[in-house]
Amino acid sequence: MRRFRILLPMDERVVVAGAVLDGGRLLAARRTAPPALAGRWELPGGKVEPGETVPSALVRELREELGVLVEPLERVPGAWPLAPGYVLHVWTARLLSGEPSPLQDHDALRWVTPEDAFSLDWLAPDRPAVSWLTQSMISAPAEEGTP
Ligand SMILES: Nc1nc2c([nH]c(=O)n2[C@H]2C[C@H](O)[C@@H](COP(=O)(O)OP(=O)(O)OP(=O)(O)O)O2)c(=O)[nH]1
Repeated sequence: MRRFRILLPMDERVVVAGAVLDGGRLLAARRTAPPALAGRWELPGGKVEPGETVPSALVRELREELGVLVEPLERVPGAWPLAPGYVLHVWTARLLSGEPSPLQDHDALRWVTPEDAFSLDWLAPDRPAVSWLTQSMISAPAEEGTP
């Protein structure tokens, strides 16, 4: 009898990144490491640890990296492959408290409008999410003082 090998999808670890929105602008962060990614812009975040939910990992990462408290809002549709074994998910988030500072992993932060977002050199996996975000910011502009 012939045996067939069943191919299971590889267990992928999620890297969650935050699209922090405030007053119609999106927060971008410039990476400092590893050397291949340093100087490129990303949505800040990091790896989800075992036992954590994706939104709670986002809250932890943005507290550690930027010193802010955020509320995750909704997932940007899609998942983008990173290094083998890692996949990027993006969530929108609202700033609840704190002023973002580049405490860890970044050396610059910038608030960008949808119109000037693509003047930055984004990491390739972030670009589809940034396109989705800028389009939804343009079609549903924030009222003054809201995300
Ligand atoms: N945080 C983040 N990482 C991204 C994005 N796009 C992208 O390709 N990556 C890559 C860069 C890294 O290789 C990996 C995430 O690693 P990280 O260094 O931010 O994760 P971490 O904070 O949990 O740090 P560590 O466990 O490595 O110390 O995903 C993005 O938008 N945000």
